[in-house]
Amino acid sequence: MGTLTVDLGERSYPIIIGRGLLSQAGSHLKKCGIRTGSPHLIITDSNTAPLYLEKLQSALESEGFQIVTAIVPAGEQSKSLAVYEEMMTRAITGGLDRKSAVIALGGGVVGDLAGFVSATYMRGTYFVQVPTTILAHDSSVGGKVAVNHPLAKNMIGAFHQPVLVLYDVDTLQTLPDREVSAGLSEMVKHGLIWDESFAHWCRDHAAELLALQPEALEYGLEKGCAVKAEVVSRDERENDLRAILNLGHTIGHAIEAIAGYGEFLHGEAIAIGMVGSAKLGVRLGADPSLETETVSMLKALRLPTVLPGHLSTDDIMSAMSHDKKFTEGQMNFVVPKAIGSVEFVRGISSDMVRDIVDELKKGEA
Ligand SMILES: NC(=O)c1ccc[n+]([C@@H]2O[C@H](COP(=O)([O-])OP(=O)(O)OC[C@H]3O[C@@H](n4cnc5c(N)ncnc54)[C@H](O)[C@@H]3O)[C@@H](O)[C@H]2O)c1
Ligand SMILES: O=C(O)C(=O)C[C@@H](O)[C@H](O)[C@H](O)COP(=O)(O)O
Ligand SMILES: [Zn+2]
Repeated sequence: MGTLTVDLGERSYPIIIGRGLLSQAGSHLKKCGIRTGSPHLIITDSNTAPLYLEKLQSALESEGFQIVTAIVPAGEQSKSLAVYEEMMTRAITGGLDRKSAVIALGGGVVGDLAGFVSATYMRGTYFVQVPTTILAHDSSVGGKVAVNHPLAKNMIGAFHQPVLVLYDVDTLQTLPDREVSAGLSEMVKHGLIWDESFAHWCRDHAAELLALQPEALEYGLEKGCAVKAEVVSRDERENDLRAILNLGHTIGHAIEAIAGYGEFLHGEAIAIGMVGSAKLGVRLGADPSLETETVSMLKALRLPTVLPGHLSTDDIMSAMSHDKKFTEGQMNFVVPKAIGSVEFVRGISSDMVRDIVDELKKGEA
């Protein structure tokens, strides 16, 4: 078991990573200041609930916590204002008060949705992340919470940090193969932006990671969480440095939105987006091996690297215009310089971006 800290002064919090943690949840919540006098709401989804809800709920109830629950349909479509409103209704009917916690049990969808409920219910409650996907090593840390708008990803949201991330890696053993790969996309992203040797480690240990081998998984998740915690600790609200966590997301979010949320998993869309970023890096002067290496890493993790031809370049360009990093009429991108190192580049020409989107449909250069 390992514990990392997101260092944010009085709002600092632990990321506890290990095996068998669901059954110890009660004592961990108590250590983070959550009390038994108010009801707490677990939000989870229709795939995660049958697997882990009873275990978490009974662990908490056995420590004296009063728990109410809500189960949303699994999938990206639940990150919507309609489901958010249902969760608000559940919080009200469940009697949550200002000392209550909203507890997210699941992947990034549940985490982002529950976090936004927690940020806004009575103007803010305690928030606890209990991630159960590989991808959620990224989403459970850092306090970006949101729901989608049909036109653009994560458009309605807030920064609201959890008081605890309790990551029971035993839960990952039930993930379907496609979700495993999608989660590894954000893991290798943490290497690509920050740590060349970690990016190579992800590629070299792809077989163990894909097979959910516990030691490899725990090592990769700790490394990924450590990068995320470090970046968030230095720049909580994305004034500058934090933007690097968005590598591949400008194109990736556009793909998710235009394809209809859920057709591409987030990690899959981001993988294609990271190939686009590598192409951009090469055009701006990086060694061409940057692109081939990026593609080989993603392929090793069984991720897509080519944009399906039926997605229109015009639609992608138009969806990209809503990217949160685009300001004052400029297209700004996180651009890799080499494996493990990126920079934020302002004012990239839309002709170059359009060219790259077209090239992404053809595969490797
Ligand atoms: N807030 C952030 O910083 C941040 C970072 C990265 C991604 N995200 C968001 O996270 C979302 C993607 O998260 P995700 O990939 O975890 O998707 P997800 O939450 O939809 O989970 C993936 C699938 O796995 C199922 N599942 C969850 N845990 C399981 C388990 N242990 N066993 C079997 N099945 C399980 C879910 O029901 C779902 O069908 C996107 O909306 C993305 O925008 C947010
Ligand atoms: O935490 C961050 O900052 C990230 O950019 C992490 C991303 O992996 C994540 O998908 C995030 O939700 C994207 O945020 P957005 O601000 O681009 O909506
Ligand atoms: Zn992401």
